[in-house]
Amino acid sequence: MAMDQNELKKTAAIKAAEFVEDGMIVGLGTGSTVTFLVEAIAKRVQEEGLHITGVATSKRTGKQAKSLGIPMKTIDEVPHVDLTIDGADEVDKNFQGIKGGGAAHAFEKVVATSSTKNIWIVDETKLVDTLGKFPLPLEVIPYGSTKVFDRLQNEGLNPKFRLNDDGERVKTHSDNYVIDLYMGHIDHPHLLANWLISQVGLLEHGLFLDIVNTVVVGTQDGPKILEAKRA
Ligand SMILES: O=C(CO)[C@H](O)[C@H](O)COP(=O)(O)O
Repeated sequence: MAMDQNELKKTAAIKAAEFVEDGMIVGLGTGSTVTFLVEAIAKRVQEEGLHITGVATSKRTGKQAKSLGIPMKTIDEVPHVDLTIDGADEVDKNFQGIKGGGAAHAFEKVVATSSTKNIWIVDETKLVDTLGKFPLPLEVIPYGSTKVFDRLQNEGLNPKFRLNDDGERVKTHSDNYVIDLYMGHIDHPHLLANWLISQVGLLEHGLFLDIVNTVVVGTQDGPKILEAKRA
């Protein structure tokens, strides 16, 4: 019987947990796939006596990891991170990706860029030829956010403030807003990333470029480890 998306995510997460080694400081991403990862790492901590320190990218991940007995520190309490494992919303052939479906992309990028190695865990539906079908998340400070919004609109980037189920604007852990760009396709991710990050009031975008060299993909034939060719 075919595995559903959640089962595929779980197989990728369990496989990626094998990359964690004794003594490592491990960045733990955010999202449903990471929930399976945290469970798998915690199992190794409990059953194999694996000694690690976890660094969470969201309150949700931190709470889960702590409750399962993974010793945790904040990003500011560790000198560096050895390995970060996170989910992603889209990954292209060059291992460039979109993240931020869970509105945690700013914290995730801080941890990822402090990490010696980064691995993404995804199910096979997240592999794409061109990024951008998944709306690109931005984190924007509330002050002047309509001005940022107007600029994005004038550039034809099709922005929408992300709303929660009550119709209120979603807030990140830093109390900022999320604007999603409904672009359909992103033909020049680096150019777009450079333009976005130069916009005053726009704190971070969900394009994660040249960060990841290993992607563990949950497929119907089992988890597959993809390694990027770049250095
Ligand atoms: O970037 C993220 C959160 O900001 C997540 O990693 C991404 O949205 C994937 O989530 P999931 O594992 O639930 O599919």
